[in-house]
Amino acid sequence: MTTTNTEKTISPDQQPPKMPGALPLLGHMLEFGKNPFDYMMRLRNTLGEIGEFRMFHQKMVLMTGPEANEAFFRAPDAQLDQSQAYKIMTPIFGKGVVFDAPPHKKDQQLKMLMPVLRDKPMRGYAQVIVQEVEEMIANWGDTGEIDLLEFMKELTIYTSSHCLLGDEFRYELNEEFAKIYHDLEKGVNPLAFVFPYLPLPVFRRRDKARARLQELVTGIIAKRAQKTEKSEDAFQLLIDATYDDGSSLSAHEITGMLIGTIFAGHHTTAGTAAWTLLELARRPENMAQVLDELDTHFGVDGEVTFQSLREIPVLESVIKEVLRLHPPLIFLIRKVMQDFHFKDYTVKAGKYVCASPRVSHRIAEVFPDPEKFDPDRYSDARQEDAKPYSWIAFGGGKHKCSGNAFAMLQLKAIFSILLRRYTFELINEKDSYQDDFTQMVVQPLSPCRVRYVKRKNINEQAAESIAQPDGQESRQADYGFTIQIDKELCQGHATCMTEAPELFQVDDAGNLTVLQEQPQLDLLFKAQQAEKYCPTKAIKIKLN
Ligand code: HEM
Repeated sequence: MTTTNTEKTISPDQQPPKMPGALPLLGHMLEFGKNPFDYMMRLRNTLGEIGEFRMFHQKMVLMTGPEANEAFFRAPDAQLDQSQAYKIMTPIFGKGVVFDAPPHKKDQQLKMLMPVLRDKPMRGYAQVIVQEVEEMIANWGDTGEIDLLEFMKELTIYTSSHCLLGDEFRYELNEEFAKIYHDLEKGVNPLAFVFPYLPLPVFRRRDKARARLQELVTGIIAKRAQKTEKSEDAFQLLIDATYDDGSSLSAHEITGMLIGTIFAGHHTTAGTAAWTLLELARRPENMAQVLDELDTHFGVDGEVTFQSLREIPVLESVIKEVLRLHPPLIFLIRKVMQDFHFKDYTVKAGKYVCASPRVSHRIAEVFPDPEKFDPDRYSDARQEDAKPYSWIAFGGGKHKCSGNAFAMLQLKAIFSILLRRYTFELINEKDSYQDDFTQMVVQPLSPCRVRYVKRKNINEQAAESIAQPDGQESRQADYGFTIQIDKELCQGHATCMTEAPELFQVDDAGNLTVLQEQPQLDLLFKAQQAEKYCPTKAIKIKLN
């Protein structure tokens, strides 16, 4: 059971155990900086659910596991202060905005964002996202290659800005805007915890980018002021919003909050989208299940709506499992303002405490076989995430991600379109399956290139490959499995395929055609049916 300040008076002033190996001045900075996840995992394995390390002079206490997470997330702001720890965002969001604002102002500013990230406005977002995805892939053709992360970054900046900021902001976006965002993201660096304004090129580019973005945003605010017709988007909601005392947000605050919202949702969602496709591309079985669900649910041209996106549990579980293994925020930080107690330990005021979604998600007692990608964990029968504060990719408590529903909507809408149009194959699997820990928001290491092929073409290829029994050599389908037809055994398709007449048609010459060209009959399923119904067992399907 969790022991919190309020439940028990702690008598011994026992400090959390410390990690060995701190260097003079640097502390554990070098090890941590090299790979923060490896380091935190090592700390958990060495010291357990609470342990201390040092970044330069700063003492940090890492807390992991459901009980420690609960204590972390439920502590009041006056004791564990989020703002203090996120001061590194001040150069990006602006002075006096969100994490730099006094607590009562910060709470009100965050509250002003809530109406646009929930409920009613969400219903319109699904269409906007679908439209953006369709536009992004309009010129893809039958086949090609993309860098997955770059693609997702571009797509999600369009989807989130279009949904949250409205049409005119979306259509004024250009390459300059993308570059500004890139420089802001690069400016979020662990070094900024200690020296936020060090004259490094990366921080100089960050500050320049922020100033330029404010110019652009302020220009749009001014244009809107001259229009008689009012927009109905987050931008307008912020223009119209008032504090409890009736005063309005300043242009500087609006700019900062818009940056903050887009920023909070952009890189986190892009990384998750890229990881989702990377994981699915490596796992034909999971991909087949997702395709089956999407094809069944949406059909060929089924409309992707807010409601229909709520009814695809297989894809939802896949995204949840991606977020378990690859949470973009691998650690969350609070500054201890008043001594904080957890079980038998006291963390002294002045230190920082961290929770780590990534480490907590890999505790075998909570998620058995934790490295295994297994979306079935969330099934009704298993419910491995049922224990409170075990699955914390979106954080928890008062500061739980306010954009979580919007993020899930975006991800589901994106894949409801992409996966029904194209299949994806990793070009260099080994290189494309790594996290980039050099950024505070962890994403797949770029480049992570994939080859895409229009699904209809894949189906035609399957028909061809199965129709030619002299293809004794194995045929590599672009889908993560191999079809082998043994010429010695094969007695002609006309015999074996009659068992599945609704799926295959054989002409007089023995050539086979796959029926039902609609995408819901996916390649793997067809191939497995062929294997199943071949009486001579000439067809073999091997998952790669
Ligand atoms: C997969 C995508 C996302 C992930 C994994 C994610 C994760 C998180 C986490 C872990 C926190 C808590 C931080 C803490 O406790 O210190 C958080 C907070 C927040 N997120 Fe997200 N987020 C995502 C997408 C979004 C989106 C799309 C938006 C908005 C458009 C958004 C807006 C926010 C805001 C405003 C907060 C601050 C909440 C508060 O302090 O009251 N996030 N997010």
